[in-house]
Amino acid sequence: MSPSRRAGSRPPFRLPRVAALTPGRGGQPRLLIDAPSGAAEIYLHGAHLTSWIPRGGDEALFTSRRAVFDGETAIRGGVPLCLPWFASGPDGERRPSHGWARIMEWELRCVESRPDGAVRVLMALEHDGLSLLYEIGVGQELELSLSIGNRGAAPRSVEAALHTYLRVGDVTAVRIIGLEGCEYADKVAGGAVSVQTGPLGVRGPVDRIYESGAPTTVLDPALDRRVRVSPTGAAQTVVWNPWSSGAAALADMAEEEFPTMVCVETARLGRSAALLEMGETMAMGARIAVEHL
Ligand SMILES: O=P(O)(O)OC[C@H]1O[C@H](O)[C@H](O)[C@@H](O)[C@@H]1O
Repeated sequence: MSPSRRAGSRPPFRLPRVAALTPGRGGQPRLLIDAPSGAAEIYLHGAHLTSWIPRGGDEALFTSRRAVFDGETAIRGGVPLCLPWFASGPDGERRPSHGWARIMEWELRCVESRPDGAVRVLMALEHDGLSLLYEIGVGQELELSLSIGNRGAAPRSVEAALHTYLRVGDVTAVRIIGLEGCEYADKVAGGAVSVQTGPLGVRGPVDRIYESGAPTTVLDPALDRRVRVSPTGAAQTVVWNPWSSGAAALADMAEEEFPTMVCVETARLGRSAALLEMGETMAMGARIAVEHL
């Protein structure tokens, strides 16, 4: 066990009684929240939220039963943080895929109960000249806020995505609303650019980068609910479902799991990447709400 892991496992502050830091899957350090307005599970590896259950509701996030919890691999599901680049980055040559933030251990800075029955969790990571702060509000709604500061000696460009895996009942019955009229790059079609007409349905592999930072709603009749994703500070929304063919190629996702998830990712990518001057900070976030149909 690395010294940083030992340090990260024992926060130098008292946790509120609605929170516990216990070993999770694979023995990995994990924060459990069970608050009056919602419950959640957050791994320090990647500051990775793997579960959120608003009080009175059901699990809102998808995490694969084949997800790997070894403190090295990115966890398949929940909310991976793609940072400071997305996929292989703007030049197509960056490694690891989706950046280093999702595969490093974050420091737990603060966990506090809020008067509205929610819990606020603050996590931090300093690496490669960047200072990252990630605030997760666990309650009836889920609030995700990222702050990215350039502490290096030169301006730099930063891509970011909150790669939210939403749990759905049947992805083939899902309709995603809010992207109508938006241009998108279709990665399944080699990056061809199209314009969305009508609500988005999933009838095969979907991997699209929409030029939209506006709210979207995932209508999920099979679970009798709608999930609203409301971004702030974003320029793109990525929608991904690997379908059976894509899932079969992933070691950490079962082929038959694809109908139960869809990723709706809040992002700033490519030409919309944040150009941060020395000392400058940018913020991006998303608020997620689940409602009955
Ligand atoms: O397998 P991962 O590295 O976690 O990436 C999973 C997916 O992330 C995003 O949605 C990308 O647009 C996809 O192209 C990629 O397949």
